[in-house]
Amino acid sequence: MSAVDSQVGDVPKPINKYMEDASEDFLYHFGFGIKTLDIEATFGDTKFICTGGSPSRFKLYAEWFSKETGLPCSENLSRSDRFVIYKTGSVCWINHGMGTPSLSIMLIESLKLMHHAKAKDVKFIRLGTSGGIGVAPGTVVISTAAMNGELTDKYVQWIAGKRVERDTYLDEGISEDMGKLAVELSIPFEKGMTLCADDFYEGQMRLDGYFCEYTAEDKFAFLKLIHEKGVRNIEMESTCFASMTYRAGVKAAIVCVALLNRMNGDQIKIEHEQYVEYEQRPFRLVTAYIRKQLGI
Ligand SMILES: O=P(O)(O)O[C@@H]1C[C@H](O)[C@@H](CO)O1
Ligand SMILES: O=c1cc[nH]c(=O)[nH]1
Repeated sequence: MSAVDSQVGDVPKPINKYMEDASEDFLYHFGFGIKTLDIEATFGDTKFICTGGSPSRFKLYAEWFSKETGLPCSENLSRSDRFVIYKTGSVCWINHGMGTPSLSIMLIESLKLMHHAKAKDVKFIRLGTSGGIGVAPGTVVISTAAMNGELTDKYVQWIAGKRVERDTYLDEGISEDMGKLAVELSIPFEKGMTLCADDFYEGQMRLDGYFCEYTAEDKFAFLKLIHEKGVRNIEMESTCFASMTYRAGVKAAIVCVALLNRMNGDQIKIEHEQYVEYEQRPFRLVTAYIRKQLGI
């Protein structure tokens, strides 16, 4: 898998020269490596990596996908307690934890996994939850772009004591296809930018955290500002996801259900049944997309 294979555009080739010659590569947070698992036999046919934070949600998604398609669902293929990995045919379901530090580990190891597996044209999709900005609870937001806490479309890393900005990009073709499918499936959706916050409370200007040094007026002014810039939801992973996948030359999309409209409050209080129904919406959309793409 490389930038050239997946034809995203003019993406720098990411291969790490030190990785190429390594006789062993242990994917520490997955708990296996090239010497302990036949990675090509297990993952070589992968076409989609679906990801999101929670391990139990991703087990459930894998089981639902298996039930819907009739494809067998693997056992948890991860040998570490950090992440779970389920496989249903050519679709992997891997959780990424909360926030960009955790996601970046999962993405790096998934990209290395796909590299060792010699998988071709793999698409990465993040299916998640978020706080809606001016959208009704239950709306699925199909991200058109990701924005960081400084309100620019970059993913910021600190390397060797220096601030490094990375470009972000999400595939327009996937989001267009998903939009059409959402209409067909009558799933309420909006397209818009996604703000990637570094935490759930102050970073998202909640008034219900332990700390709060701003006013309710400051909060609403901020939400209004980002809404005017085109932001329709806030979560905690999009810039890293949109940047690392772009750098690696793989196509990617982010589809998150809004659990609440942040214009109306901060607390998330949803009945269990309603929560499950909301969780199903990005799953139904992504499943329909994958089935169409794979012809299954
Ligand atoms: O895994 P999801 O998409 O539900 O993650 C969102 C963003 C944060 O990681 C988490 C905060 O509750 O929800
Ligand atoms: O408000 C929300 C809901 C889910 N995830 C977030 O990061 N924020």
